[in-house]
Amino acid sequence: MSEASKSEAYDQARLLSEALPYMQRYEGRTVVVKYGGHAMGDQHLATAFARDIALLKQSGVNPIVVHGGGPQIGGMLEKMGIVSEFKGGLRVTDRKTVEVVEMVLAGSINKEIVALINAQGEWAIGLCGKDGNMVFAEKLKRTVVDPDSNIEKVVDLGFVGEPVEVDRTLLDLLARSEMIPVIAPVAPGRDGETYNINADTFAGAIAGALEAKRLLFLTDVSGVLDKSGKLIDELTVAEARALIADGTISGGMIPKVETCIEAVERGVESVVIVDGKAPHSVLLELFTVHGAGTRIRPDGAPERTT
Ligand SMILES: Nc1ncnc2c1ncn2[C@@H]1O[C@H](COP(=O)(O)OP(=O)(O)O)[C@@H](O)[C@H]1O
Ligand SMILES: CC(=O)N[C@@H](CCC(=O)OP(=O)(O)O)C(=O)O
Repeated sequence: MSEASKSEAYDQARLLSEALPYMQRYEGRTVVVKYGGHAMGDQHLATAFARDIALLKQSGVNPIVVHGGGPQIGGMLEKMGIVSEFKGGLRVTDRKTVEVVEMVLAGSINKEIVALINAQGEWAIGLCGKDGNMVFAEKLKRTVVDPDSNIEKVVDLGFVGEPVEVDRTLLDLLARSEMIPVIAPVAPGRDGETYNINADTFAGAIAGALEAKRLLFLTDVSGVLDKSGKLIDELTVAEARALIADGTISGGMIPKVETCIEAVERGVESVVIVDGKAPHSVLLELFTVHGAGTRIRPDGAPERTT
């Protein structure tokens, strides 16, 4: 063995020995990873993501992937000449749009992720809220206060839903199997309609129902940034709320942080927003002393020690 390869082998062994105690901490526990549409970069990055998920399963963790695909839906709508608009980070979804949303999310993107994980020697299975009656949604009721009249107005977002029932039967079954669930955020309503659900909200509902140990959000920024663009390592729930109120957190980061707040309040031990464009950010967050991105913790909870 050359000196260079010997030193590389020592480096690998050292990294593994550092990671092992963290791996043991997650053994048999559920980790929900939300894979955002903006985090899905090139083939190289997507393969690194699939390797991380495969490695989690091989380490005895129960990984569940919930994915988005906002930019990809946008691309398809544009090709089809359908105009799309966002309000408060959510896509206004009419009947034609919800058909495209289901086609892109539960169809092409879902199967692409499944295939990438399977190429790593694992058994991924592609699902959406409809499968196994996993998630039922209701039309999202969103209101805003008109600043001039101070009157509360209902904002109609069409077929945008919020998860109201999560049945964990299928996911519990899969946790005891070799399968890795990959879930698209589309769900039926008891009214027979199909609803488009923000993928962050959907991931939060799944993590809450499964009492997950960790919920990770993979996005295209290093975490929550302050007004000067600097990464914030940790935020308490109260601090996160204040950053939404003063406009530091805006756009698609709003549903993400709101979901983080709800998830920690529902007992998910730790919720972290990390940069999905940094290769192996999932492993870095879970299995190293440094962690990555922004962790949202309950008010009064101790600061990050791992
Ligand atoms: N304070 C903030 N810190 C970081 N990103 C922010 C902040 N406020 C708004 N954003 C925006 O939120 C985006 C991430 O949300 P989104 O586009 O919905 O990602 P994803 O597709 O991963 O869910 C970032 O790319 C950034 O433009
Ligand atoms: C209601 C709503 O906005 N739904 C989202 C669902 C996909 C999503 O959330 O994807 P990202 O995680 O990539 O943003 C949409 O239609 O874009």
